[in-house]
Amino acid sequence: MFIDDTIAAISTPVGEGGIGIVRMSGKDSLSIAEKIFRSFKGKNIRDMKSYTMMYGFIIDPKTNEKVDEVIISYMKAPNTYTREDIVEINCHGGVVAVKKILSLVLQNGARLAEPGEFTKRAFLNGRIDLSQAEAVIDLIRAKTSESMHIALEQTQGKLSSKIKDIMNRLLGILAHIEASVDFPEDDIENVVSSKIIKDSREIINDIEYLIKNAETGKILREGLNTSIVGKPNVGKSSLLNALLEEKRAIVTDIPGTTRDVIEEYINIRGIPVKIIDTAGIRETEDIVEKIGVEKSKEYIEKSDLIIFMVDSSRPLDDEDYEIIQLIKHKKVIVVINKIDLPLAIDLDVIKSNFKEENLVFASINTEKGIEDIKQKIEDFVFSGEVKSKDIYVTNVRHKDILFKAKESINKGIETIELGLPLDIASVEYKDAYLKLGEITGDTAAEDIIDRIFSDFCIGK
Ligand SMILES: Nc1nc2c(c(=O)[nH]1)N(C=O)[C@@H](CNc1ccc(C(=O)N[C@@H](CCC(=O)O)C(=O)O)cc1)CN2
Ligand SMILES: Nc1nc2c(ncn2[C@@H]2O[C@H](COP(=O)(O)OP(=O)(O)OP(=O)(O)O)[C@@H](O)[C@H]2O)c(=O)[nH]1
Ligand SMILES: [K+]
Ligand SMILES: [Mg+2]
Repeated sequence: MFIDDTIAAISTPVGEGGIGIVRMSGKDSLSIAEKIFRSFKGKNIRDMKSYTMMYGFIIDPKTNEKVDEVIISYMKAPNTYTREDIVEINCHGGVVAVKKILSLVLQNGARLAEPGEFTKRAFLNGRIDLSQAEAVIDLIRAKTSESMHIALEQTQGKLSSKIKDIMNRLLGILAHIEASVDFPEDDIENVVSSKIIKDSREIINDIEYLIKNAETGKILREGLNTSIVGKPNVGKSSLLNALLEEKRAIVTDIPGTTRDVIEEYINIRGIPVKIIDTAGIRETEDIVEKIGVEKSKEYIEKSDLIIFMVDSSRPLDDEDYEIIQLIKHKKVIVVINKIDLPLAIDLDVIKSNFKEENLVFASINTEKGIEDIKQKIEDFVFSGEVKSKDIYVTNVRHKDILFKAKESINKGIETIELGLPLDIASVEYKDAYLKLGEITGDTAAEDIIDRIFSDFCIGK
């Protein structure tokens, strides 16, 4: 594929800031820059070495007026982000300078880049594969350093190399099948069949391992939706504030204080958690509170995890039982709050409805139990296993592909076990291979690729 035009965009956020960058990529980058740049020392930017900078001014060639004082950096193809010539104009931050310089660059031969087009070129020019490109956007959007670490590893090809390894092993199986079809003696076929089944099972194991981690990966990429639910006044908003370490929600001793849902992002041990404080659930005639209660119920459905809070200083009542019914089918951490007060709750009822390992005894007012709650959230995300430097599939698209590839391989095994001719099985192995190629981009259709890059920001 040959890309002819030179693209340009503002690569820094538009707004007040120290420095703004207008980036160009393509074979005309340097000659376009030459038309609008005047070096302070009278040097020619054509003599710039790759990965160096030069100080000077952007001049509007039509009026000969100075537009901004800048530093230009030059990166020579092919050792660049896009594998093309790149020129970056580092100008003063703020909206005016970057916009003026961008428009000068466009008037002088560049085309405005589409969202993600720099990264798309890196992909089309073969510097990175599709899953590495997808990770670039995750890197930008990462909400915790943990998520960022995983995205960075993925941009460096950690997932791709695993996928490529599996694809190579599938090619090995296909080669075996082809060879045995050429020599169709029964005994050879039997040896080949059992070898293929053994290899297939190993591949399936590897795929299942990736799928198993994908739930965690998705949470690290997208965040864990967690709702705090319970009767009025049990201390839900107090818990939100404690986790946020700020007085975000109003806390009073009046039941029904929180009437609308409150959403906040918190970093809990590297996990991006979207925490939702809800209106206490109860029967009410108050029209505002009633809507709040309905919303609380909706949020229960949308949540990955529920923090169900009860007041240990009061016996459970019908309202608690009703909430227990509402959350029965969800993953739940039960926080038994206010243990600083005399105990009145029937713990047996709690224990008969929830696993002991999911209970936390707390007194939010005296800061007891908060670390326990964080630990339970971490255990939930990592299924109680130690966080290792695993490969995490973070992207639902990748996970779906892995599922389909696994299905095809399973069908391949079935076909062989039924004693059908090996070339029938080879269709399944080819399918699995082509599916996995959609992760790396080797076999992804153009519309899939376009959709992925259109989700990027301008200038990336
Ligand atoms: N100013 C600036 N900062 C930036 C970027 C950029 O485009 N411009 N990046 C954009 O996202 C990131 C850096 N990403 C990069 C990724 C690959 C290559 C690259 O292709 N490097 C060459 C080797 C460089 C060398 O020769 O020393 C290569 O791999 O061949 C460069 C930057 C973050 N910081
Ligand atoms: N003794 C004691 N009181 C607590 C504790 N946690 C919260 N409270 C008090 O319980 C009352 C209700 O707390 P909130 O955080 O407003 O409770 P809530 O569940 O958000 O209430 P609603 O929004 O009305 O549903 C406040 O007076 C808190 O100070 C605790 O651990 N011990
Ligand atoms: K309250
Ligand atoms: Mg509240």
